[in-house]
Amino acid sequence: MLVLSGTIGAGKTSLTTLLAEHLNKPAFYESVDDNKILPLFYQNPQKYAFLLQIYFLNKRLDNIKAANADDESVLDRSIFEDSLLFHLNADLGRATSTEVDIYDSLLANMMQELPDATHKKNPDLLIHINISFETMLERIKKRGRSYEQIDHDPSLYKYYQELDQRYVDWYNAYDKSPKMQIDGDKLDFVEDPAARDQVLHLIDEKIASL
Ligand SMILES: Nc1ncnc2c1ncn2[C@@H]1O[C@H](COP(=O)(O)OP(=O)(O)OP(=O)(O)O)[C@@H](O)[C@H]1O
Repeated sequence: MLVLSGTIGAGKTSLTTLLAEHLNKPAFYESVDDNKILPLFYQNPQKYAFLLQIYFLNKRLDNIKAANADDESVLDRSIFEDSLLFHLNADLGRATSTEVDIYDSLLANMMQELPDATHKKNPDLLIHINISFETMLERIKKRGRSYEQIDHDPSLYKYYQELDQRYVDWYNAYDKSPKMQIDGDKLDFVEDPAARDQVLHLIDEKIASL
């Protein structure tokens, strides 16, 4: 199982599609547009932060189970990034320490590998798309999801800035599987066919080395 990671607008969904087509393997997506809790969370993070995370944990585990059928299936987001986002929200006072403890132990419990299981829940490879803060802001604007816009809620600027900074340490500390980084600022795999070929080649090489 190959899993994409990266901040908001990094291009996880697009690279999932490209990679799944390239490998001729199934892709599994987190559907953002039918998530009814996400707009509520953006409106009132204090009230909905914990509920949103429980929703995501449940969805991600569903995806992992579905993806397990194939060694090279591609998932557009890792379950471990949710924890990064939840801890950020908790540090901003949007969740209590009890909620954080319950969340952390639920995640650990869900992801524990069982000795007799035929498939692992942790990925075979994490592919992290690294983009700069400026690129993240441009992509959020370009995509235009109303609840993500800074014009709509100026406090989001600080939230995105903090998220951007935390991703660096998150990626460095990530140890659940082999991992690799793609420079999403330099290699615009959506718009530039040469960059797309280069990214797919880098991923092929990494898979071959596993
Ligand atoms: N665990 C979480 N906690 C809070 N918000 C989350 C969480 N996971 C995702 N989100 C929010 O859901 C939205 C979609 O996030 P995500 O980064 O998964 O997809 P995306 O923006 O479509 O990325 P990409 O362009 O890389 O495919 C964003 O507004 C993000 O902040």
